[in-house]
Parts: sequence; C-alpha cells; structure tokens
Amino acid sequence: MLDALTAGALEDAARRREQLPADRLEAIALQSRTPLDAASLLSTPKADSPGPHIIAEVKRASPSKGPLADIPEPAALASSYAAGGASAISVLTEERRFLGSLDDLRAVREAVQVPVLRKDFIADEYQLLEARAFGADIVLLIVASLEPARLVQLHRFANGLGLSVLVEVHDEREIDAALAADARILGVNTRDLKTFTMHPERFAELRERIPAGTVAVAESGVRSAADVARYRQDGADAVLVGEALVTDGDPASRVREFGRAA
Ligand SMILES: O=C(O)c1ccccc1NCC(=O)[C@H](O)[C@H](O)COP(=O)(O)O
Repeated sequence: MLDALTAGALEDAARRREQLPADRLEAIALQSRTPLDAASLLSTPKADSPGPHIIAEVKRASPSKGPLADIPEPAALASSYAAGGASAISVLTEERRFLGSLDDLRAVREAVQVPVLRKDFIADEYQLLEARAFGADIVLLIVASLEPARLVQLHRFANGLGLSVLVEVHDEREIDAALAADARILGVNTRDLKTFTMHPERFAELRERIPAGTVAVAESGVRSAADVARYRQDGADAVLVGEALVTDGDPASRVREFGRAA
C-alpha cells in the first residue's frame, strides 16, 4: 500500500509539473515567505502547560478508515485547532485516498500563524518545491518509502529551502536511517503503513533510541487525553492527531484537552 500511495503521489506531481515546470515553480517557491523554524518551536517546551505540543491534522479520509469528515472549509478547521492551542497544523495533501490537495495547504497557511506541515508521500524534489510554494513550514519524509541515500538527498534539499522535516519511522532500523539523514524531528508512526495494524506500544519501545535534542513525535491512534498522556509519559515532545479531531464536534476544546494531558 505504501508503495502504491507513493507511486500515485508521484504521478499526480508529474501531472502538475506538465502545467508548471520545475524552474518556474522554483522561482515561485523561493519568492514565497520564509518558512518558520518549526524544529526549534517544537523542541521548546510549552510555557503554559506540561502537556506535549499537539500537531492537529486536517484529514478527510484515509486508506484504513475510508471517509472520516467532509471538511468543506479546511481553513476554519485549522483556525479552530489554533484557537485550541495546536502548536502546528498537519495538512494531508494526497488526493486519491486522503482526498486532500495543495489548495487545502494554501488555505490553511493563510488562516493560521503556527507552522504548517505538508503531509504527503514525498519522493521527489518537485513535491518539496510545491510544499514551500504553497506555504508549508514542515514536510514529511517516510523512511519506509525511500532508499537511505535518497532520504539524505531529499532531507538536504528540503532544509536548503528552509523547510523543517518530519522524518517518519516505524522500527529500529528506520531510526538509524533517519539519524543518518540528520533528522531533527523524528516521528514514530504507531500505524504500520503497510498493513494498517496499530502498535501503540511502539513509541515507548523506540523512544530511548531518539537522541536528546531531537524532537520526538508520537503519531496515530490517539482517541483520548489518556492516550496523549501515555505518549507524554513515554517521552513524546509532540503528538500528532488526525481522526479523533476531525470527527469531534468541538475540535478546539479537544485540542485544548489533549495539549494539557501529561
Ligand atoms: O491513516 C491511514 O490510514 C494511513 C494509511 C497509510 C498511510 C498513512 C496513513 N495515515 C497518515 C498518518 O500518519 C495519520 O494521518 C496521522 O498519523 C494521524 O493518525 P490518526 O490520528 O490515527 O488519524
């Protein structure tokens, strides 16, 4: 599934490239606002609470769950997240299975002041240029979908554009690859992206291998404040939450509650 998602995302980027060649996109990207230093922001403990940073996700659908929420106005949802104290907003821009878009990314960027993450299946420099041009501060690189040398190249290219990188892992071997790429933000996705099975214990198992000074993010499967508190007690600097927020009638309150869980 991960390979198919990555291949689909690359096909979609190739289609967009036919409309806007890389050299023109690069000029637009480099003229866009300077990205926020998200790695520094997320590595600084919150002043108002012992809870973790919350990265709140705009997620309409997923391969594992199907449709989750319509989200006709992603900017309004992102504003609610920010009002609840979210430290960053994750926007799924993958079109086929998550029903996201770069327009969602731009709309969210224009609505909030906090860092914005482009969450997609990125395997090409063109997608990184798009991320910067549409207002992202952070991009996702998934270790399981990239050869180690390619991960290093893309990580460097993203940093060269001023973008922070969330490097996502699921096992010990992938942590070594992430650290070899100089990851400053390392996310443990407790969902196995190949089988969709959940492994909430995986964050605690891998946390001790994440060096001090590297932002440790726990991702996926959070349903309650107790889930957030467990990740926090296991050493998460930040927790990334999607489904539980997009299906909640009061996302600002839920983000506030999660951000205080410790
Ligand atoms: O969510 C999925 O089904 C999925 C399947 C394959 C690749 C990626 C997938 N999700 C991306 C994510 O990492 C999650 O959206 C994110 O961690 C939030 O998860 P959740 O809080 O469980 O919605």
